Amino acid sequence: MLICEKLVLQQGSFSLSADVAFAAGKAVALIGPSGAGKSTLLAAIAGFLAPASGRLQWDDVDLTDMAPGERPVSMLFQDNNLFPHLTAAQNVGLGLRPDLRLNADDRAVAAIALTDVGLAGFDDRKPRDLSGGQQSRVALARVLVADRPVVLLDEPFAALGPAMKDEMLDLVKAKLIAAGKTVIMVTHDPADAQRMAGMAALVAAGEVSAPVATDVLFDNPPPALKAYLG
Ligand SMILES: Nc1ncnc2c1ncn2[C@@H]1O[C@H](COP(=O)(O)OP(=O)(O)OP(=O)(O)O)[C@@H](O)[C@H]1O
Repeated sequence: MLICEKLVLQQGSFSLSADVAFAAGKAVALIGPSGAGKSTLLAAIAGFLAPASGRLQWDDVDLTDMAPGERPVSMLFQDNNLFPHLTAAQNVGLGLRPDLRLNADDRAVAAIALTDVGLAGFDDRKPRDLSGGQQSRVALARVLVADRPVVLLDEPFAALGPAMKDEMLDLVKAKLIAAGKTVIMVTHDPADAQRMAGMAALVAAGEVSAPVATDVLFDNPPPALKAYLG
């Protein structure tokens, strides 16, 4: 279980409180108005933002002061975070070895991950020679080889067309959620939340609400969600 215990997060004058738990092996959609703090919460879980107070815990491990690279967490961003000078296989390999000293076994694992996301044979392509959807697949393959138990998705597919986005969401479902990862996904689209995640949590008015069943949240939305959904 990932526990945000009385977390207070601050960015300039913005403040967000989170006193919630995310069940291990489940997918939770984070939904709420623009600027409500969804990315802020993910940044704190990933370790890019130190909390002003409170604790972050994964099972028995206190993550609060742990460096990002040591956390049991991977993150997928909208810009994919691919290095332009590295090949697809090397970009995937970074998920195995940040120093890129890949041995033959590592290279085989990277090639299998690329095959898993539908990019068999694309190993030597640089990001500039890949479409946006293919770049998203490379970034997903890197998350697969990193094999961390918690995966954070900060709208990584928002720039893709609807069909491509749905394909990527289905891949996430098949490769991460079905594999038992704890997935926390920011989305602006209730349909994505319902398609992907059994649970959803509202981020609004400076607070992260406890995750509840996605259908329950959307069937009977609290006022802040009603206002946001229009
Ligand atoms: N580096 C920063 N310095 C000051 N304020 C910041 C900083 N980064 C973010 N903020 C503010 O923190 C608040 C929360 O931002 P955040 O990006 O977490 O919201 P969000 O819910 O993810 O929004 P969106 O849905 O638009 O992506 C916003 O008011 C934003 O302006």
